[in-house]
Amino acid sequence: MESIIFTTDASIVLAELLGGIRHENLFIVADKHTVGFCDRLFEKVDWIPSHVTVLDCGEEYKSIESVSRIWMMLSKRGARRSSILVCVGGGVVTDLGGFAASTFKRGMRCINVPTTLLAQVDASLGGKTGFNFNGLKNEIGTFSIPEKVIIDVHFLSHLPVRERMSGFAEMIKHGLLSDREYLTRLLSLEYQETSPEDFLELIRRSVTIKGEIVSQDPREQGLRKVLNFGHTIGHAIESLSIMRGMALLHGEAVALGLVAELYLSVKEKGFPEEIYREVRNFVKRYYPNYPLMEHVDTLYELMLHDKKNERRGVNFTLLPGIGEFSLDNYCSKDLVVEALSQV
Ligand SMILES: NC(=O)c1ccc[n+]([C@@H]2O[C@H](COP(=O)([O-])OP(=O)(O)OC[C@H]3O[C@@H](n4cnc5c(N)ncnc54)[C@H](O)[C@@H]3O)[C@@H](O)[C@H]2O)c1
Ligand SMILES: O=C(O)C(=O)C[C@@H](O)[C@H](O)[C@H](O)COP(=O)(O)O
Ligand SMILES: [Zn+2]
Repeated sequence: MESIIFTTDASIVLAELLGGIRHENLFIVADKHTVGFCDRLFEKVDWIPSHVTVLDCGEEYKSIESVSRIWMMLSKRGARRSSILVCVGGGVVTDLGGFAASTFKRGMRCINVPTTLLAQVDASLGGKTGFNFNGLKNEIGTFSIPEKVIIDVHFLSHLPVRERMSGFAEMIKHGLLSDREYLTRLLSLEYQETSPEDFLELIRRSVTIKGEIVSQDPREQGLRKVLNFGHTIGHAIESLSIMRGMALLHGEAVALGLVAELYLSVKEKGFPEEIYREVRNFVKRYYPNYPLMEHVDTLYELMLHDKKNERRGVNFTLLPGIGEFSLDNYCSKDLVVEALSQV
């Protein structure tokens, strides 16, 4: 796993890390919102603004064109393998920047400064990078661990509630993958009254849960497939929503995917029904509804492209219980449709 630094002032950590680096070797990628953090973030290092690629915001820009813009900045400005790309933003920026860095001259140095809850607990960690292609989520990508990840919860102060809840869905996934106590804590949290500082302990916990899994299976040969729980259906829902121009956030789609895949877990593996209902009620209460039943064929077609598939059909990670995993389950289309009808 990468080295993760928790701090209350990312600018100090960056200044220390970048202390010895020459101007022409420092590159930054951000989006139109997060570029606003950069003056303050880099004020203690000698920052050259012309070395910043500013991407458009949102999932629809998680594309080869955005990657190409980063590559172009690096190439035109003479970046070397020893140069550093600092990615400042949410999961879209860290996935795109991480991909660009891992492929530029076959790999240059990369530091992530995640600024959304989702990126702090999940996207900036573990080395999955990539972009969407042919209407499919992360269809092109690499495994490439960043050199450092700097987590500063102060970035979260102005994060819209919808974005915060999106990140929270990945934390609920972590709760389901670890223990009842963490899950219960998450499901009973009062978000509006929870400050970024209160979130710190929960972020640390999620980072540890992900880290323990990734370090055992960095390239998703087996165990890491559990981190994809909720995503077989969640990614299909997310892609469908983008296709229909009514885009859900990644974590919103994952929340719906968690409900459907927990239902499959109840039916196929005996996952406790009361916990399934608790999670479902939470998702119904806090996440958007989405019309799924009129699109079941499209959704199933999208699932047939899931990266975990190793033969015909759709490969699900299922949970016999909290913190218990069953990998490589190929469920029937009828059962998948039944699961979608429960969301
Ligand atoms: N690589 C992985 O392991 C992994 C894991 C989970 C998700 N992901 C990917 O991450 C992406 C989603 O990431 P995301 O939810 O961070 O979305 P995002 O990067 O699109 O950021 C969400 C929005 O919040 C804005 N923003 C960022 N920081 C902010 C702040 N501090 N205050 C206010 N606004 C801020 C951004 O500009 C953007 O408009 C998806 O593409 C998903 O596939 C990757
Ligand atoms: O780290 C992982 O492994 C994950 O699956 C984490 C997911 O939350 C994340 O959305 C990931 O990008 C999905 O990867 P993919 O391989 O299904 O594209
Ligand atoms: Zn995810």
